[in-house]
Amino acid sequence: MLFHVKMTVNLPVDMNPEAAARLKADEKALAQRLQEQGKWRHLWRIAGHYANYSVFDVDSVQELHDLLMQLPLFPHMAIEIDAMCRHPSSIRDDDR
Ligand SMILES: O=C(O)CC1=CCC(=O)O1
Repeated sequence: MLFHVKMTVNLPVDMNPEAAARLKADEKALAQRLQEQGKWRHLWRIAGHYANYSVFDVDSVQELHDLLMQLPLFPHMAIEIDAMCRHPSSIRDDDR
């Protein structure tokens, strides 16, 4: 199942810079692991925003929820999700 996810990060302005750097490093490590596993298919910066557009490929809504809740930045994110299905005009065989 494919999901389009928009994540907008809002770190507290008074957050300790070292704590923020640690959170970002932990987020990057998990994001890269999930990309290697094929769960996090796309990760794009939204130009001009501390936000990203992502595509997740997971087996269930529950799996998506669990993955998102594990993200170190989750407590500081606003998340919007759209479920996607195959478009009849798509020429890409690997889209499900
Ligand atoms: O910077 C972001 O958009 C938040 C984020 C998601 C994965 C990652 O490494 O950073």
